[in-house]
Amino acid sequence: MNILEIKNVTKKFGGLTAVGNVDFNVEKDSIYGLIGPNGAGKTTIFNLITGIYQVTEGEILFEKQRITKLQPYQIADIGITRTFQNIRLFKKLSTYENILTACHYNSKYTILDAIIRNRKFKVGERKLHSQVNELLEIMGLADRKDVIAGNLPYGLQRRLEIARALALRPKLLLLDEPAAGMNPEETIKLMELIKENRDRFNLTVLVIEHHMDLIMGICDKIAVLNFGRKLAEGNAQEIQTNPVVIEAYLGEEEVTLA
Ligand SMILES: Nc1ncnc2c1ncn2[C@@H]1O[C@H](COP(=O)(O)OP(=O)(O)OP(=O)(O)O)[C@@H](O)[C@H]1O
Repeated sequence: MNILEIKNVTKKFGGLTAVGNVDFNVEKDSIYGLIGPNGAGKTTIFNLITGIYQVTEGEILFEKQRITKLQPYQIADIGITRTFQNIRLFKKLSTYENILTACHYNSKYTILDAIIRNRKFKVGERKLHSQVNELLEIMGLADRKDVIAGNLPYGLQRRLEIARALALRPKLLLLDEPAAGMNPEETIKLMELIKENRDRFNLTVLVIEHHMDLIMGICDKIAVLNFGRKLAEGNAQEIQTNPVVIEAYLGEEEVTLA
């Protein structure tokens, strides 16, 4: 079943067509990759899915419902969360507090419960703290839980951003260049984490990445964008051997799996 359907989507900024007539479907529980040169329109597609931009033409369906007119908070409510190309953490809060803040979004108690500190509040808080600890463990951040986010090494800041996005219990997670700035070893660890999280949380993942080893290593399907248009779509093998892709994007030589 397709959890996300991008149907003939176009986004224009004045005279510039950032995304032109793009079409693709993301199957539930899959990892789908979006690749393409700088300026190809990848982040614009994320911004259209998450309601930051409105489409100029076309429509976007999530679980068969049209989401094209929804506001960003409504998109988060229906189960779509994202990370950003430029990390956007609460830099002065600790690792723990960054995740807790997001977990609070799912809390079931009211402000009144919190003021009178009743049983509902206490049970709810305990649950939130155990969710935070679980995410810290899963993302390998438990030993840095008290570190101020802005002081974490860059690779761990990226992981914290993913942990914070997961705290919202999304159905669809959008990752915008999650391995940017990571060394090969960190990238491999991140790939494993993305796959583990997909399995653990029944997640669907849409990922933009320039690291070809990551894309080719984890994606079930990949779309290649160029100048806002979809150039090709297929599995890693098909993309790596597609002559149009090789010429337009990957270079003259065939890209090998890492
Ligand atoms: N708000 C905006 N106003 C005007 N033009 C924009 C806006 N956002 C994006 N663009 C333009 O749309 C095109 C696609 O940009 P986009 O950021 O989606 O590319 P990208 O594939 O994500 O690139 P990169 O890999 O560098 O992040 C670019 O030409 C960009 O300058």
